[in-house]
Amino acid sequence: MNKNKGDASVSCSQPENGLIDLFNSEKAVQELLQQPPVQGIDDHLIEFSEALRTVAKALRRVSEGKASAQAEAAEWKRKYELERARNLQLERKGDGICTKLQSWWTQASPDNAMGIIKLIFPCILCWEIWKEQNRRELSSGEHNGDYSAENLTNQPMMCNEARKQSERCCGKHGIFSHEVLHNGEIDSDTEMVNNKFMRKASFKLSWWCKGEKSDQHKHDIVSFERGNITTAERSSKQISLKWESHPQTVLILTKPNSTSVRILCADMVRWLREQKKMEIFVEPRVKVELMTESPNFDFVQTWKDDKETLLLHTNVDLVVTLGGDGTVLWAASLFKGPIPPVVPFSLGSLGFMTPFHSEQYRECLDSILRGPFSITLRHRLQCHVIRDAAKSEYESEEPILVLNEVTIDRGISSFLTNLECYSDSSFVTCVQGDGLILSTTSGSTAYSLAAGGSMVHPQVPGILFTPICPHSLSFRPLILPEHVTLRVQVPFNSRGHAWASFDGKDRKQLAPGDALVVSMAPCPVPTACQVDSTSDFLRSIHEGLHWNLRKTQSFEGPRDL
Ligand SMILES: NC(=O)c1ccc[n+]([C@@H]2O[C@H](COP(=O)([O-])OP(=O)(O)OC[C@H]3O[C@@H](n4cnc5c(N)ncnc54)[C@H](O)[C@@H]3O)[C@@H](O)[C@H]2O)c1
Ligand SMILES: Nc1ncnc2c1ncn2[C@@H]1O[C@H](COP(=O)(O)OP(=O)(O)OP(=O)(O)O)[C@@H](O)[C@H]1O
Repeated sequence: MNKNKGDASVSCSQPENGLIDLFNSEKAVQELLQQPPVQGIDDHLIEFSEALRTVAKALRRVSEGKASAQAEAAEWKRKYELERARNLQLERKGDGICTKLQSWWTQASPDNAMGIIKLIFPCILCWEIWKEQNRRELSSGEHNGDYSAENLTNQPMMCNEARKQSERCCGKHGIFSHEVLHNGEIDSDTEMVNNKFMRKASFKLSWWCKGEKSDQHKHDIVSFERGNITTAERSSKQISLKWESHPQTVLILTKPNSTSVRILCADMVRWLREQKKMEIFVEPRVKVELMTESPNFDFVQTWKDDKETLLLHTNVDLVVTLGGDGTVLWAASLFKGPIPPVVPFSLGSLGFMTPFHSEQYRECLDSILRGPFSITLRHRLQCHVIRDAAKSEYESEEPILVLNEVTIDRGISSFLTNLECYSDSSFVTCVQGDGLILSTTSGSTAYSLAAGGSMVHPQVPGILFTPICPHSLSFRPLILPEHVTLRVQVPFNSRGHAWASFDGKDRKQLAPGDALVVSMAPCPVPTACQVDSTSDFLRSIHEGLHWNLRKTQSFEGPRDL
């Protein structure tokens, strides 16, 4: 505690400046009082010096009283800034902060420091908001032709968009509303940035239940009016998306190395341009393919480097995927924050997340562009790899978002994996076997299913905890609530390394002492439904897996009387 106070007085900025000012004012008053008295002092001067003495005393008391609270605030702020800097660097908006704050918050109690900070938190929050508002006001005066990401945040459309995204990601706190846009660091002369933010179509979401449509745009989960607790039937409600203005920009993502996909893509691009007058974005590889086919495709837009994809969500109204489930995973991986509605066309072998048939793409897109249409909000998991967790709690690598699952396994090692698992601060279990799958409900029909996990409707909020070949007879898979933060740690006494892979890609080695921290990401992937999310899910398990397919028993034979 004392150590914190010491650190804070040296290192922190704003609250400490206030404190320094306070000490300086007191010093000035003391110096004034110590000056030799001037001859012929009159009563006014005596009165004045008395008043100054009282002020000095008051200042001292205030500064002493505030010092301890401010040291606590400074320590909190130091952690906050660390997390914030990390998130800025990761070009991600407030998700990590929300999660970290949430976990610190839940650990607070009146007898620990976080309990005290909980009291000071609203003040700091107000201060941050005030600081941010001031910064915006200062920079919003004139536009000097500088289209840096920072200046773009001052444009009204952009601010609205940022605010909306912030509300979606961080709830009503909204303190990180500008950050995704700042983080983009897009070249100021990028043409894509110039014409961005003015075109994005707005839409409304509504929830309906048991086939009855309603215009319910707000979604309260728990109500406790007059002491009666009731819950909305959250999981049984279908979400519907209704455009409020015309969607104008579509991003088409395609599976590579497929002739049928290439032909379909060219045809769809032509139709969307000629019949629907849409702006079209494709990946750089696809733009080259289209231009090779015909120079008439020069209207198709693309991007130069990966950094620009960070701002795609601010411009694109709709994402179309042409491929299998892997292409939907690919589409989700391009968006580190909010993602526009995805319309997945099936051109693969299975297709759990691809309900639309490519042969009828015109009718499908026509109805989607008109709206309203049903969507499935597919939750994602955000995964932080923390190196030697015991040493550097706040320094982790860039978070990775997965739509299906993160797998921690033994990789090429022939030793049993040994993984300690915690849910928030509770010990869950120690996995000894080939590994562990932490899956979303969308991923429940993929690797987790193959490892013995249950199939779960994608709209059910939860995290599947599925072991891979556990070396114990009683290790059954679990489904945990969506609000937990899971921590999988490779113990220091582990015989080998573990390997984490994300939606089947990007393998990362976890050494003894390293940890993987997994929680629900704030920005889900909204995928358009062919019918509705339940019909589509049941169709996919019937057609994709032939789930519970069995010849019906005949009527003939023995029966109950
Ligand atoms: N033993 C297994 O079943 C196993 C092993 C490794 C990876 N996978 C899965 O493959 C996924 C990566 O897919 P990919 O297409 O990039 O690789 P891929 O090309 O190797 O295809 C893997 C298969 O998994 C299917 N699949 C993907 N997501 C699915 C989902 N949500 N529900 C049902 N099936 C799904 C795909 O349709 C494909 O047939 C991983 O996320 C993992 O879930 C499964
Ligand atoms: N636009 C893309 N750029 C790079 N890789 C992609 C892209 N789209 C898909 N992929 C990758 O290509 C692989 C195969 O994609 P996908 O699953 O869509 O096709 P498929 O294997 O033919 O379909 P299915 O899995 O249904 O059999 C996946 O690993 C996916 O990550």
